Order: sequence, then C-alpha cells, then structure tokens
Amino acid sequence: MSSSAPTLHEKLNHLRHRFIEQLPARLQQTADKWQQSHLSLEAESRLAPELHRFFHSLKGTGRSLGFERIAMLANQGEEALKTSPTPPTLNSLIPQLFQQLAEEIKYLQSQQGQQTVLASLNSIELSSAIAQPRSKRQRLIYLCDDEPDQVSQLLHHLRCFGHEVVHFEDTESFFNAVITRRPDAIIMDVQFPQGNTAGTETLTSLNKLTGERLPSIVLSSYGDFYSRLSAVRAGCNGYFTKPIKPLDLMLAIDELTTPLDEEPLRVLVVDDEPEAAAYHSLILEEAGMIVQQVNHPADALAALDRFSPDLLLIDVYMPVCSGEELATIIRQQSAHIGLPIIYLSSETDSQKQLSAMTAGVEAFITKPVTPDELVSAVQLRAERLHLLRSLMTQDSMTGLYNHSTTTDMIGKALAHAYREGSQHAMAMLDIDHFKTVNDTHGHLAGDQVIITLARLLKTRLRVSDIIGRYGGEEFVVLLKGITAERAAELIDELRHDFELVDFHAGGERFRCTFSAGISSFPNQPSTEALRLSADQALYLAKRQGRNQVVISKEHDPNHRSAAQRDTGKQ
Ligand SMILES: Nc1nc2c(ncn2[C@@H]2O[C@H](COP(=O)(O)OP(=O)(O)OP(=O)(O)O)[C@@H](O)[C@H]2O)c(=O)[nH]1
Repeated sequence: MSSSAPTLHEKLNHLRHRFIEQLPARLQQTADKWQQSHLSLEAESRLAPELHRFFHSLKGTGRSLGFERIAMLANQGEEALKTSPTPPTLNSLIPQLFQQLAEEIKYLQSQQGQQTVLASLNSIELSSAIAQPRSKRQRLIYLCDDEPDQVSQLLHHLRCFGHEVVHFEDTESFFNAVITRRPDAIIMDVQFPQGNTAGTETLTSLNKLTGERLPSIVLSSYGDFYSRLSAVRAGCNGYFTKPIKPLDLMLAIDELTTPLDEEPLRVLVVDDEPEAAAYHSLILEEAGMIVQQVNHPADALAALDRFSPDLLLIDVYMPVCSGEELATIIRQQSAHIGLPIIYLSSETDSQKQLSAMTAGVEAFITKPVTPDELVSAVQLRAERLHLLRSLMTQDSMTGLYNHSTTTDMIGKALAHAYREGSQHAMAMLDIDHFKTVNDTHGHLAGDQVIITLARLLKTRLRVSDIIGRYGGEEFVVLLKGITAERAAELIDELRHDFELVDFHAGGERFRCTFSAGISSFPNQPSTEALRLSADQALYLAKRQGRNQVVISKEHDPNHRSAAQRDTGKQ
C-alpha cells in the first residue's frame, strides 16, 4: 500500500507537537535552577543570562510556530530581565510566569487546546510559489492522444527524462482528470473521432471552467491557418505538426515549465533551537531549496565547507557565541567573503538590529517571519551569488559541473564518506563512436547528443549525486551510498533508455549508445584511484563491443556487467 508524502501542514503540525512535548521538561529544568539560585544573590545574577536566553528563544520559536500566548509570556520574562528590576520584583514575577507557562502547555496538550492549534495551523497561508516547489525535477504531464504509434514513442521519451506522464485516449477522461489534479503541462492532439478540433475545444472549455490558462502544447496533422487559430484561441503555448520530433517537444515542455538546469538554492540554517531551525528549514525546503541545519555555532565552519551553501541563515541570539560573532568569524575567511548572511531574531529593537548589521550581513529578519517573507528574502539575496557560482563551476553547454568542480566535489564527498564509513560508486560514461556521429550528422547534432545524455543523467539520478562533464563526450558520476553492483544496474537502465532516444539531423533519424565503467569507494580510496579504476573498466567495455556497463576488475574479478548478463556475453 502506498502512503502519500506528508503535506506542509502535517509536517508543521508534527513540529509543533514536538515543541510542546519537550517544553515541560525544559521549563522544569529552568524553574529548578531558578529555585536553587535563590540561595545567593551571586547565583541569581549568574543565572540571569541563561534565563534571558530561555525566554528569548521561547518567544521566537513560540511565535514562529504560532503559540501566541507562550510567546507573550516569554516576552514578559525577557523584558523583566532586560530592564533589570530589583530582585524582589523578579522573585515574584518569574515563578508566576513559570506557572502560567506550565498552565498554557497543559491547555495546549488538552483536546480543546489541540483543536485551537489545528485551527491556527490551517490559517497559515502559503503562496503558490511555496505550494509548488520551483526546482522539483519531475513534472506531471498529461498526454491526450488516441494514435497508438505516436503515443508509445512520446511516452518513452517523456518517461526516459524522468517525467511522470499520464496518458488519456479520450478527451472526456482527460477533462475529468484535470479537474481532480492539475498537471504541470498538457500535450493535446487536436483531432479526435468527435471532431477535427475536439482537442482544442476541450482545452477551451477547461480554461473557461478553471479560470486559468493551463500550459499546453498541441499536436496536429495539419499546419493550416484555421487549425493554428483554434489552438491560439484555446490559449495553447506551442503547436507541433506531425511527425513529432520528441526531443523538440521536450524542449518546448522545458520552456513551459521551470528550466531543468536551475539548481536549487542551498541554505545553511544555524540556530541553537532545533524546533526553530526545523521550522525555517521546512518552509525553505517546501519552496524547493536544499537546506541543512546546524544547532551549534562551532559546527558551522565544517558545515560551510561540506555543504557549500548559497546563503547562511543565522539566529542572532545563541549560547557560546552570538550570531554577530559567528558572522565575523566567517567573514574573516576569504573563501566565504561573498556568502550572503541573513540574521534571524526576535529582536525588535532597531538600534540593536543596526549594530548587528555591522558584521556585514545582508538582512535582518524579525521572528515570527511568514513563509512568503522568508522565502523571498532568501531568494533575493542568494540568487546573485548562486548565478556567479554556477558560471564558475558549470559546463556552459550541459549545465553539469565542469572538470575541476567535479574533482573537487568528489574529493569532499570521499572525505565525508571516510569519516562516516559509507560507500560510494563512480561511473565513467563515454558516448560510443562519437567521432562518427559528428562526421555523419554534423557537430550541432553531436552537441544535441551530449546535451541529451547530460539531461538524462540529471533527471534520473538523485539530486545528491555528483554529475560532471569530464571532457568532450565523457561524463563522470559519483553515485552516493550505493554499491558498484547497484550503480551498474542504475547506469544500465539509463544505457537501455538512451539507446532508444531518436535524434534528428538533416532530415535523418539516428540513435546513439554509450559505454560505462564502474569503480567503488572504499575499494578505491581516492578520487584518482576511483577514476583510474572506472576508466579501465570503461576501456574494457569499449573493447568488448561498446554499449555496455562493466564493473572494475579490482572490485570483483568474477563480476560480469549487467549488460553482459543481459546479453549473455562473456
Ligand atoms: N559535437 C561535439 N563533439 C565533441 C565535443 N567534444 C569533443 N567532441 C568530439 O568527440 C569525438 C571523440 O572521439 P573519440 O574519443 O575518438 O571517440 P570515438 O572513437 O568516436 O568513439 P569511442 O571509441 O566509442 O569512444 C572527437 O571527434 C571530438 O572532436 C563537443 O562538445 N561537441
């Protein structure tokens, strides 16, 4: 039985429960410390900063998660400590606040309280930018067409590039499906048994009913003026006459939706409050970003090197070291000079905000922050650095990592795997007889083959895998956390799909294949050893007849590749 992924509201609800669950123990611990500190004035003043931090973070996280009363009580505690009143005032106020907080937690844990929590949760508004992650690689495409030959060819190409495709043979079932679940794009045939423009008429009715113009591309046997006019009136974004070239159709789908080459933004969240860090991470992840959390400032430097974020989101108020101090430490390292930093704090005092900004941070966001505000603040500041970085690290033709970046990233991944004791596999891929492809069909057609293979790797492998263009028609992939055997199976599936892709040049149709060699870590303990070993296996694959995947001999001398097993080759 398949269970659907939790929605943002469900994840938020889980986070709120977790926050409320751990709060009584935290409150009790702080109350006990306060009780004991009464023994001396000195103990009381020693506890004051810790108590201030407790109220401050409770206020921030409470507000972010929508616990208004908890935030209000915490604010009273923070203000009382800030204005440093005489001990007798504090002595009566603090235990009173502890008591009120304990009552509020009890209420929130009761059935009635939980209903209130749910009601406030449902009031969280999510903009369409957040509800629909920008960078998800897979799109939902509805293909409505009743011509079996064309359909099977299109389905192969669309699925091969990682899209989820639902096929409808008639306009009625297509119509009902769109009402139930909106696709990212529609591919619609124009002619059906009901009429020569039944396809475009269905789209027109849908647009009227939904009040939206659904992204759509029309396929037609005719290129005449009136057929095209019917498509324009139905609000279609593209018009293809048959026979369709699937790769051209894929490009049109890309233009209709978000470009695939757009790598998601990477954000590092540093916050000593796990629930606050989890809340902000959740919002950014829902908007399609890759987020990593660090709960101790001392771990931030290692995380920066390992994760290479496009932006840092720091809580200003942390124990051990403040956000300002952390930002200064980071800024003092030349590698991170241009990294955008955003402070996140419940501090509303503008003077304090101004002084915090002296460490050269880009923005100061006051908690609680709405999902929309957080996402747009991060996007605004991170995208410029992200673009500059892409230009330096990516191969311009394919959008894959270039040679030096790939080597660099694999080195870092291996260092991490060595510490964690995990395993990785490396695959080297090379297009077969590529010189002949160029010589026969032209350099532009050759480029198209390279771009298509790059795209196939990008859409079908995991976001966490490292995919690089090593040289001309050679690619390298680090497949994380899997064995050489599993990697060979995965690459062999891609090999099989790739050999069925149709390319067109100068009125001719042609197909291409690739060969691959696989090596594995820690069998081969360094980037260079992995590369050499995978290269030897690739050489063997070429010598044995190409269009196959071979696992390095050093890995297992008795091993036969997945392709060899398929074809029974020795
Ligand atoms: N179109 C195109 N061709 C390229 C690019 N980079 C390298 N090439 C060409 O790729 C070809 C690679 O040829 P070889 O490495 O000899 O490969 P092959 O002998 O054809 O094939 P195998 O023996 O199966 O590897 C050369 O003709 C290069 O000019 C590129 O970016 N675009």
